[in-house]
Amino acid sequence: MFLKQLQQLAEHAGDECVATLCQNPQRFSQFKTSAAELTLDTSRQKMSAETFTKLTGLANESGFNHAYKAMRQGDEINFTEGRAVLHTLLRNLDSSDPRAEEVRASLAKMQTLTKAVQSGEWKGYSGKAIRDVVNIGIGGSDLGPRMIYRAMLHYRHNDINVHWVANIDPADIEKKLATLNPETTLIVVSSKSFSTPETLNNANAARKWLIDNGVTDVAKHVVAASSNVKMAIEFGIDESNIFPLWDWVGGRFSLWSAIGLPLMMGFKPGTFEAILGGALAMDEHAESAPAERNLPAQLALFELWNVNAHGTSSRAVLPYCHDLRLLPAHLQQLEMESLGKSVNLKGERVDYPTGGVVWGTEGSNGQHSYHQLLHQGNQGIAAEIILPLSSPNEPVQHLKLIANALAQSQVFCYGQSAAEAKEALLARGMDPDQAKVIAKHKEILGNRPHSIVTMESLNPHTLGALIAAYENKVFFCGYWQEINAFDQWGVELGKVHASTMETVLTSGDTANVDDGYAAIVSAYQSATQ
Ligand SMILES: O=P(O)(O)OC[C@H]1O[C@](O)(CO)[C@@H](O)[C@@H]1O
Repeated sequence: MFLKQLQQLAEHAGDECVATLCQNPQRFSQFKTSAAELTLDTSRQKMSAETFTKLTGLANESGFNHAYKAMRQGDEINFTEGRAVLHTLLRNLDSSDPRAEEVRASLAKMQTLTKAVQSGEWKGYSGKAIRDVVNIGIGGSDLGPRMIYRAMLHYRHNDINVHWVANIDPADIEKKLATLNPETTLIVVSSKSFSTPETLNNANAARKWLIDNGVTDVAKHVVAASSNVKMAIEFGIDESNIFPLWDWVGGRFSLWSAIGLPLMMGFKPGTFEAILGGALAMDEHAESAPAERNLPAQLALFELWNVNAHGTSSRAVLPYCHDLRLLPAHLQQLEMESLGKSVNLKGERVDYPTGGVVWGTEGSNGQHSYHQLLHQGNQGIAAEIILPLSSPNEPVQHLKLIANALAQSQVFCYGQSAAEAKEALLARGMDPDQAKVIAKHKEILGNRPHSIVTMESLNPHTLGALIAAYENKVFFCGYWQEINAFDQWGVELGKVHASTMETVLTSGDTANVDDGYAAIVSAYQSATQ
């Protein structure tokens, strides 16, 4: 219903020109939204003030605040898996929801272990303190926490280093473990299901590494975050060292839970809790603010505007901050695993694109690579610039970083006309006929829709708020697109086929696969014999 209204609005609005819209001095105050120490500037999106007012009005009528509140209260909105979607409870520590008691208990248990590890009270089998923590997990049990660990470089604990292993390719774990001392290493097996093949294989490899290197009491070197206590115990983990997870927390939303244990151990005291606090502030805002002032709702509205109304289904996430370099990868998982769907809540095939393609890397690196296509390619791509305004790093270089971010925005917005290019070439003394030809190649159309998210500084509070803003955006996109954003059946099918293919590769029996796969299986066997 809402999506149809949005599409109709877009048909009447036509194709707006960003550069022209930005000539209006009122525009910036109307298209600026602040929450939880973040500011979102959407003034460079292709939407007039009039359309914005109409669209946000329709959004308010759609009851999105109410639907969000129902999610936060534990409605079973992931109905295909029969689950509530309650990751927001993990940061709502004062909640009176009965499940919050378990959340508080889990957090307290994480704090106790963290204190023991950081103080050196927790000892490995040979009596030495822990100095390295290795997280073994994949997907939501890896990417979110790994991204935060990189982002909070300045909040790391002096004595503990955290390492991340995800890939089933043994090159990943072998390279990491080779640098570590098993006597002073603690492995965290992070797996909600404790059945994900990548994680189990890597956990087995880590246990073998411990034993092969003389660790006589493996339980002192392995803990787990999992809802599958039985499997974790069978693996050899002491029950008291298994940190709980619940079926109402989806993998890609789980970094706020015990999946964040390696973060807590790797950060200075209070950092993890401050990240939770920033996320809570964003949730409270998402629940109560009307669409015209709701930051996550606006992230969602402009996504739908670009994807569903203008066919711009590719979006580059560009953090101008080296420490946020894994943010695009995290958002890629969060958004694409959630919104990549083809049927609506009634199971009917939808005739509109759902999730857009999310990609990107940190600025300014990408400027010397794919930004050329952003500037002059002839396909529509939207962008989002994330910009912490201050930094603990060298100030002059930081100023140049900000200048680059703003410069890219200017090129996205205004581009360069052929006439401007020609004039510059003539000023350099180029022959007029040649200048006319070359100027065509230097014309940059601009008019690329993009938003800018700023924050005074990147700190635990703003980072928590930023991640929660995108999580809430995912909820709003799913709500307005009438899809279930909380299951991932495509990913599950991939797991089933991987297991079958493993049997085919081991046995060489290719009777049930097509000729192309059979040829690769046979080539694999020749290559590995
Ligand atoms: O934590 P687990 O159960 O090992 O799952 C890992 C990941 O696999 C998925 O189920 C699919 O990628 C994610 O949602 C999850 O984060």
